[in-house]
Amino acid sequence: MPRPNPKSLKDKDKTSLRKSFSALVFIPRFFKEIWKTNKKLFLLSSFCRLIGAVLPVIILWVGKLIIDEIILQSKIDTSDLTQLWTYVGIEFGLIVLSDLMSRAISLTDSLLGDAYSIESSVTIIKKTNQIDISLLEDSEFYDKLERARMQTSGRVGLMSNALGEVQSLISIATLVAGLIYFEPYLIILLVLSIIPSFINEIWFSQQQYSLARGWTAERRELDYLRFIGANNITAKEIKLFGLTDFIVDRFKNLSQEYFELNKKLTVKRSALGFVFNVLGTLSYYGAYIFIIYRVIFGVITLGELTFLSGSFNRLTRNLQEFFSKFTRITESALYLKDYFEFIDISITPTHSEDQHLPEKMQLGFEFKNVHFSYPDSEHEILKGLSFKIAVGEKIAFVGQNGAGKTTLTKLMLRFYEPTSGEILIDGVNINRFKQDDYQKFFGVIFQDFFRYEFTVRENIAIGDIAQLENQEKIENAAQLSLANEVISELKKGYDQQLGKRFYKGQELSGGQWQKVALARAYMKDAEVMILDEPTSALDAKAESDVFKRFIGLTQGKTSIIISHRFSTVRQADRILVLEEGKVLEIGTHEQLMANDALYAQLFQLQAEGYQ
Ligand SMILES: Nc1ncnc2c1ncn2[C@@H]1O[C@H](COP(=O)(O)OP(=O)(O)OP(=O)(O)O)[C@@H](O)[C@H]1O
Repeated sequence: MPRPNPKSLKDKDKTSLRKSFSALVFIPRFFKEIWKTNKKLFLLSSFCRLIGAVLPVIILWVGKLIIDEIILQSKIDTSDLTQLWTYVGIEFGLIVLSDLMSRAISLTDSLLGDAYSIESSVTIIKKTNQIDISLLEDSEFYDKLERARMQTSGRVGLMSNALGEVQSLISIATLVAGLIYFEPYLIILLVLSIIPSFINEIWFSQQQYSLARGWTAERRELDYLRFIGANNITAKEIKLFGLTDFIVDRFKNLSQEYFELNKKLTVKRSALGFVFNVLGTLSYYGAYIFIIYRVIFGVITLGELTFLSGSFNRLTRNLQEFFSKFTRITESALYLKDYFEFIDISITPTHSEDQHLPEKMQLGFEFKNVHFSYPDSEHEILKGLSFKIAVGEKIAFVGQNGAGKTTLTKLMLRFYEPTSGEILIDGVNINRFKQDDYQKFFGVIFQDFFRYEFTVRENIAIGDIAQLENQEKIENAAQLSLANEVISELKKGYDQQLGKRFYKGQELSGGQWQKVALARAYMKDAEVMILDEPTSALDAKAESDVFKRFIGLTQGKTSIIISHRFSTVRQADRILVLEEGKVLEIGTHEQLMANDALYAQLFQLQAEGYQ
């Protein structure tokens, strides 16, 4: 896989400063989303920040009053300390309040952050479901999804930083007002000292984002290696083939490259950051000396000295914090851009979906000169297929591995669109039916069905999740697919957790899983059933039982069966033989046997194998 080297950072993935700033336009939308997540918490957090923002200058001012009062009282004989102790009491109260506010801010931030993180994860899951399968298989798109998903926690940090930034700004404004009132020149010194450190931060954050972005695909590969190197699904093969070193080396080599590049940047960022911070400290001492002279010459009081030096010190810190937070915000805003770009992906249908699916099909399916290549592939998988499937017909697709059988069903399900040609239901192009209803028309079990590590009940109800509480329906489906035999042997029956990932989960054999998955197809009363190698892992007797039931139970239903077992295939009403993306022959078992072409040969071959 080609991957960026240090130099390539200067090329395609380089993110300009302008780009960093332009990503900030997403911040208001981001806050709108947070506001929608939990209005009360948001208001509470903002209120605490507002109080927290004005407290520093008030505390400094009270500090000044205390010192001036001490000096005053030390100069007069009959000292009355009531005023002094009142100030001290006020200062104490303010400090307690300040502590309370900062704790309230951390609390509301963490609660709000968690709530928003849940909301945005749900948004990503829902959006992923709305997106075409063909797009999900596109690696560039996958990178975008990865960046959107990866930054969930980053977005929480962004929220705190951005809210904190508003707080800092108010704080800075109040402190600056104090400085301007007493010594306006100090402001110039302050601003000058902070600029180099700001530019440094912005420049490096943009470099680091470029690096991370340029490495999205590699990070996905690293995640993948981490996954295959350490999980129970791959453990058998990894041990058996002794793959640990191979995977570890590959992981190390790849991560080492990233580590080195990142290290270089981070070291430079810290070193320069240190130099520029020294400038900040120098300016503080410059200001301090200036103020000391002003006290010595009697221009300002000792209390004012404490106030000014305290304000200046705090301002330097606040400004440094403000700028470093700002760079972190621009950095995270770039990821925010990825997130919004992802959730904004247009899902408007490319065709006018103006037709409702028929309650009952009248004419069935028709394939008219269907050609198909997978996106970004030159290779044509289906080469001008034309055939019909009558209503209530059971048709089997047969052909060698890679002939295009599964692809054909994916086109019927509208996961992909034919490159040319048409697929019709009752004479209407399937693209014109409403997408939301369309897939409900089908009951489908794929050969690579997913083994959900949920309970048996949930695994079956997945076929029609609205029926999760309908035990009768679930048990009925299990009976039809022969899964009931498997379930009766499980300790917790339908409540048994499957798989080994979770506590007290029970692993099933391949055939047992297949029976459970097959029950999903019986969960809904679909108009069309598609079974893609649903019995490949079953023993011969179970397979024959399953099919007899299937044929008996789906009388009058249109079904498509893909199987390599001819004992199953021959039970279909008609058989379509695919070869290299073309219909080689189509007809009943008897017709195809009489035809004496590929079907007859393959049938014979398998029959001999069974002798
Ligand atoms: N998502 C995909 N992207 C690109 N090519 C694909 C994709 N899925 C399948 N193919 C290719 O399409 C061809 C047909 O695959 P398909 O799964 O339809 O074959 P099949 O007849 O069902 O095979 P099998 O009997 O092995 O299940 C294969 O050459 C395969 O490499």
